[in-house]
Amino acid sequence: MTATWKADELGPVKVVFLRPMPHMTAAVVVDNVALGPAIGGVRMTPTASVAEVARLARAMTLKNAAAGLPHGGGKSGVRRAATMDGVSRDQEMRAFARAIEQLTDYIPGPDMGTDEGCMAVVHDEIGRAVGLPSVLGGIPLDELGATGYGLACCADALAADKVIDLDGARAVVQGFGAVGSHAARALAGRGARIIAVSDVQGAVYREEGLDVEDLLAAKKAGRPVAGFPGGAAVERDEILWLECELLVPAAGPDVFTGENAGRVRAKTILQGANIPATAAAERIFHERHVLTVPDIVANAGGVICAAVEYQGGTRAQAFAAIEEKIGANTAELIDRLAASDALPRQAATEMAMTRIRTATAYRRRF
Ligand SMILES: NC(=O)c1ccc[n+]([C@@H]2O[C@H](COP(=O)([O-])OP(=O)(O)OC[C@H]3O[C@@H](n4cnc5c(N)ncnc54)[C@H](O)[C@@H]3O)[C@@H](O)[C@H]2O)c1
Repeated sequence: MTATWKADELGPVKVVFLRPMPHMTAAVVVDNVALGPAIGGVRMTPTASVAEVARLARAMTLKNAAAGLPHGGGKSGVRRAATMDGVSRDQEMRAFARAIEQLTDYIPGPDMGTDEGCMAVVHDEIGRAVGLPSVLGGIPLDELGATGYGLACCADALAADKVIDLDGARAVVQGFGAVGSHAARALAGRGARIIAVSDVQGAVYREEGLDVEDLLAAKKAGRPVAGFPGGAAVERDEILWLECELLVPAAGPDVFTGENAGRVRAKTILQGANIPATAAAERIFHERHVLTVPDIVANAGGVICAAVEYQGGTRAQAFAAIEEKIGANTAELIDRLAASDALPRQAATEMAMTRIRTATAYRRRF
């Protein structure tokens, strides 16, 4: 792997290159550990570069700090040539686990190319990993909808601050997967009207509000949302420009850009996906008084769940922590925005940086 990354005030504190097996190379970036051991996923792709791993590790530093967790950020990237004859994925993960055994300030989790089964063998080898199967104390965050629930807690905090009124609020959800479907259910449970949802194939719209439980049943049966009989099928991306109180992008990155952000007619955007809007789009939203709650605050439900799992906590404790932390962080963000003209992402990043700097002052330095 070629190495190009920049170090700054935060880190990285460690960049480690490993060759766990002859056909596998790995890079582990422990970005910052001021708040506690770094949590971050193991990405197994043919193209993972150190620069990408370092950027993702930094994103985890900020996300964990913004979430209010006692954890820093890290990430690893594993590249492997086609699996060697006679070597199983299980053996590869065990070899990777052994290679990171001494990196005790790094707690691996699942990411692209790895899953709970991979984390189970890592945990078996070195006693450290999150995102485990439930039989080993794991909390199945996608099945339970931890991130979608967190988005609804974010909306609750905005409602408590009188920024929005959830009763009858029109909500549009882009992406009806683990995050979007659970966000829709939780928002509907709080009185919002889910007027449109999309998946990769299309979208469905109903001004009076869609029946989310029926939509979930259709999804479970493998049917695309556009075929849902309880609403009208519309062009997939048209729902992004609907007038609504809440817009939840929960599909992929860079949906909103400098070119299209002016078309958004939502009052508030809760970022379910990671970086669903470019910096230019976020600036346009700010200028147009569209409140955007950035990913590092709004979609932290999953990582909060993982941190509770690491502590040996239960599902109920994980959901209580999501409610408490996302509620408090959203309220703090609103206060910070009221006190300055900063963009929401700047304010959220500053919130994370303040926590990291405060923790750093307590750490031993040589
Ligand atoms: N799962 C989590 O806890 C979590 C936490 C934080 C961030 N995220 C991010 O949120 C996003 C969604 O994650 P997920 O776990 O729900 O994934 P998922 O694969 O379960 O669901 C993605 C959904 O988006 C739809 N989709 C894809 N492209 C689309 C498009 N162009 N327009 C409309 N719909 C589209 C898919 O059909 C699917 O319904 C991802 O970017 C992920 O990185 C997930």
